[in-house]
Amino acid sequence: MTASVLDGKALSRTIREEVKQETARLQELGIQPGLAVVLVGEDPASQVYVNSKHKACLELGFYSEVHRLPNDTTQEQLLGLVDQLNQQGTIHGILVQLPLPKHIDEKAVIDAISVEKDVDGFHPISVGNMVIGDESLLPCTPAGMMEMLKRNRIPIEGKHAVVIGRSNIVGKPISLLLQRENATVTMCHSRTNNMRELTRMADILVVAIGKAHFVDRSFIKPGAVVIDVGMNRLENGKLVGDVNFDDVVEECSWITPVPGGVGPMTITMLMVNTLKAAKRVHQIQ
Ligand SMILES: Nc1nc2c(c(=O)[nH]1)N[C@@H](CN(C=O)c1ccc(C(=O)N[C@@H](CCC(=O)O)C(=O)O)cc1)CN2
Repeated sequence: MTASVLDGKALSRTIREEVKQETARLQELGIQPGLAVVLVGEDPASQVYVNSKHKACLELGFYSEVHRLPNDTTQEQLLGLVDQLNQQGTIHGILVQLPLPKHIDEKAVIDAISVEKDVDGFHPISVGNMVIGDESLLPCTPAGMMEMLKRNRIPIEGKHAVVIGRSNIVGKPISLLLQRENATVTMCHSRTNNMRELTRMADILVVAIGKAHFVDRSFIKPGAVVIDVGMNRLENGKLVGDVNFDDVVEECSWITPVPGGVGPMTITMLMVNTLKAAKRVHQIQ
C-alpha cells in the first residue's frame, strides 16, 4: 500500500479562495476584516511567519497591521499595545506571535487579548468554550488538521485516534476536536510507557512531539491515517517532520508531508478565524 498525500498547500488555496469571495461580499456591506499581528524581537522563523500572515491578509482583501517591537520591549508596553488593539474598531483579530522573549509572561499577554478578537484560540475562555463544545474560535493548527480530515472525507467517528504530544497549542486541542467528532482518543507523551503498543492501535495517528523522525513504521497500524505536525530544522538546513515519511508512507493510507502538510493550513485557518470574528462582531451570517 502507498499512502495518499494530504496536500496542505492545495487545500489552503481552495479555502483561501472561499475566504476571498466571502470577504468581497462583506466589503459590499462596508465591512473589511482586519488582523493585527504583533511580533516582539527578531526570531528569523517568526519574522517569516509574520510576513506570510501580512501577505495572506493583502491577498484576501483584509486590512492588516503588523507591529514589530524590539526585543527589549517590556511586558507593560506589550500589554499597552494589546489594550489599544482591543479597542480599535478596524481590528477584528489580534495575534501575538509566539514564542515571546523570555522576560515576557506569555500567559499574561494571551489573557489580555479580548476573547472576541482571539483569532489564535489560545485565550482561557476560548479554550473553555472548545472543551464544552460551545461556539469559539479554534486554535489554527488543530483546526487546519480537522479541515484536512473532513474535506478529504476521512472517517473520524468511532475511530481510535492516538495523539503524541500534549502541548496547549496542538496536542490538547486536537485531542478534544477529534473527540468532539466521536473518535476514541488516547494521548501519549514523552513519559508514556510502551508507546508503540498504543500507536499500533491507532486508526488516526497525530504526531506533535517535536523530535525529528521520531515515528517510523514500527509505530504504525497498517492503513492508518498519519498527521505530522512536527517542524524540525536539521543541521543541513532541511525541514523535516516528527514522522519518517519515507519509512512510513507504504504502511499508511493517508499522510501529511513536511513541508507542505499541516504547516500551510495554520495561516489559512488564521484567515478563516479573522473572517469569522469580523462577521460575528457585525452580526452577519
Ligand atoms: N501566535 C502564534 N504563534 C505561533 C503559531 C500560532 O499558531 N500562533 N504557530 C507557529 C508558527 N506558525 C504560525 O504562526 C506557522 C508555522 C509553520 C507554517 C508553515 O507554513 N510551515 C511550512 C514550512 C515553512 C518553512 O519552510 O519554514 C510547512 O510546514 O510547509 C506556518 C505558520 C508557532 N508560533
